[in-house]
Amino acid sequence: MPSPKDVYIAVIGAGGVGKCFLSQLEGLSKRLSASPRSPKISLIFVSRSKKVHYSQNYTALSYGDLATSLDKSSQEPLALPKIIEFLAAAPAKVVLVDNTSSQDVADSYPSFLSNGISIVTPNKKAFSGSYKLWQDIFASAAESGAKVYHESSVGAGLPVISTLKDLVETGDEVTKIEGVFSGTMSFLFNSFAPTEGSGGKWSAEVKKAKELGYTEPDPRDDLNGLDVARKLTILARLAGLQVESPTSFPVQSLIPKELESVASGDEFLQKLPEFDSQMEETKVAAEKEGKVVRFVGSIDVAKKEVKVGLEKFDRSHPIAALKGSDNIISFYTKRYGANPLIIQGAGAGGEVTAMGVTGDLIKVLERLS
Ligand SMILES: NC(=O)C1=CN([C@@H]2O[C@H](COP(=O)(O)OP(=O)(O)OC[C@H]3O[C@@H](n4cnc5c(N)ncnc54)[C@H](OP(=O)(O)O)[C@@H]3O)[C@@H](O)[C@H]2O)C=CC1
Ligand SMILES: N[C@@H](CC=O)C(=O)O
Ligand code: NA
Repeated sequence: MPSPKDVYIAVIGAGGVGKCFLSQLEGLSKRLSASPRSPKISLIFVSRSKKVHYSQNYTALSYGDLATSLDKSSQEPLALPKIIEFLAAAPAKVVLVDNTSSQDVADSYPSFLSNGISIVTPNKKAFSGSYKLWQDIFASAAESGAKVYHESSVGAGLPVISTLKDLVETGDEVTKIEGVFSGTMSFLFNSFAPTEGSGGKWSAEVKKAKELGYTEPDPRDDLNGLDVARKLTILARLAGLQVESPTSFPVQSLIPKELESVASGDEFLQKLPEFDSQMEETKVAAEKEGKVVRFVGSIDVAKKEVKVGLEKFDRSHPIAALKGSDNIISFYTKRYGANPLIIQGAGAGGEVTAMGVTGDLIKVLERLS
């Protein structure tokens, strides 16, 4: 029988972020078990799109051979209602960690939460979907007492969401949020249009960003601006704006018109080199003004305006000078006045994203015990 302080962990999604999370979870589990006053956490369920590994009687899974056990598992994958049923019947509190980018999983959050299952996730889809889903999620959590944290849904592990919540909850007035919100876009422009030197080919940099684990599972979700639009939707809602969806404001897409209807991400990457000249022209136009081009977003809270797209910057501007996959996010508020509160650092990558997820899990464990 588990003790009342014990917490079961269920993980959906074991890709770039999910694998790093599982390794961080193993470390956390060891550290907690060394301290008698801490809760004991047990991993009881792990799944990928077509594989699942769990035991019917909620025994803890072993971390050592987890990847192989999941790969080799012949257990029948469970539909989401069955996963909710299984977790709701567990003899301990349960935290679901959603490491997918699945809309179906996100749409089920209200049901998980209503059944007392807490959620931590880097998946943006729930918090940037319809405004009704956003309301249902927080209403379900408030009613059941289950917790929901999603720090890594904006700026990966950078403390963006927790900072914005603190600003709002302590009574500051957020007037504007602006910056670079995509690790992929940051990496692409920093390497394709660097402040010094000539930079690589656009399509080759896109391929690299995918290999480095910065892009969404389908890189078109980054290049069409929707990933940044999702993040701005989340931040705008936390700042008090009732943004209906990530397509309810202007978003610039960098997908060549000719490739808008290709069937798959792989086909898109294969054909992208044929259209390198389009981005090259944009880069050269900025260079002629002594500037570089960058992909940015902003939320003007007073005017209720959100926008996402390309802008030109002087080479000495902090946005132009970013390195690697760095994000830079400036919060303008009444308290901070003319000098914004600025958060900067890696905004994509498995380990830094998983760190935000593990940090959220620790917060949930503290609040559940
Ligand atoms: N990569 C990054 O830098 C960042 C990512 N994020 C977010 O983290 C999440 C994960 O990203 P990432 O790890 O890069 O993506 P990956 O594509 O590497 O991994 C996604 C995982 O989810 C699994 N999956 C997808 N749909 C389902 C489903 N319906 N049921 C069960 N499993 C499913 C996939 O299964 P299978 O293995 O079978 O394909 C895969 O294991 C996304 O929401 C992303 O937006 C947030 C911040 C930064
Ligand atoms: N694809 C996203 C991942 C993090 O949210 C990005 O590049 O920022
Ligand atoms: Na974050």
